[in-house]
Amino acid sequence: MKPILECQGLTKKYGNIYALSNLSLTLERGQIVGLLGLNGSGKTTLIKLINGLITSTAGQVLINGMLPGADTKKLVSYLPERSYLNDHMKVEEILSYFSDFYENFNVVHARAMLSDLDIDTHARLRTLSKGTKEKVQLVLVMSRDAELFILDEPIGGVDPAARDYILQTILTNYNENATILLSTHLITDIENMLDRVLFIQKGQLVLNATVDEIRTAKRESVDSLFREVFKC
Ligand SMILES: Nc1ncnc2c1ncn2[C@@H]1O[C@H](COP(=O)(O)OP(=O)(O)OP(=O)(O)O)[C@@H](O)[C@H]1O
Repeated sequence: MKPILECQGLTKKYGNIYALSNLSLTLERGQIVGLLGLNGSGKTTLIKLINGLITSTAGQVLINGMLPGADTKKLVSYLPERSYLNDHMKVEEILSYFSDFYENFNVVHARAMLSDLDIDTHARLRTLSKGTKEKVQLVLVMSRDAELFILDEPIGGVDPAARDYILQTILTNYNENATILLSTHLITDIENMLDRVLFIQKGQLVLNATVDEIRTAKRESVDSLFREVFKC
């Protein structure tokens, strides 16, 4: 079986700025991977390249051995940095839309999670708070039976009380053979659920290690290692 994600010599330039520079990476199936780095380090650029939303200056991305395109869209469930949902739609309407659009969307799972989170599915998106909208989006994305989940800052606007529920929900609902790649600044909140972390600095991968390796070899948490590596 091919790795779910391979980045080979990936480079992206915006004008004279290297947002990513010769980044190579292979991710196997069945792990939760944290993509960590300071503001402007290239996390969203990498995520957009994986989703085929921008094209690379050099190098390539392969998802299950395929270039990003119509076939890989079925395998990847993506939570973007900013909402793409129509604010005028009711949550109910969005559920139907997802059911029609994605063969692998599990509406029963989605409804159960929305109910646990006390979200009224008859509400229009624009009437919901920012954090509640984020929860809706995350529920939709995690309810697809995908092979690669890419979550760009999934819990940034969510209150701390709901974060644990959401992270737990992700853990209990996702298929064990799938891989989750998530970018976040909330390292302490998520580090217990991560199998692996990637540190990205100025467009380059400076660390690719399992959380166990960090804890045993360096005898520290991911959060304290991050603060050490990225000290201003
Ligand atoms: N559309 C664009 N045009 C020009 N420069 C861009 C564009 N998008 C990103 N950049 C630049 O590329 C670099 C990487 O940005 P990117 O958004 O990937 O970082 P990030 O790690 O996701 O940051 P954050 O944590 O703040 O979201 C930054 O220097 C940024 O200014």
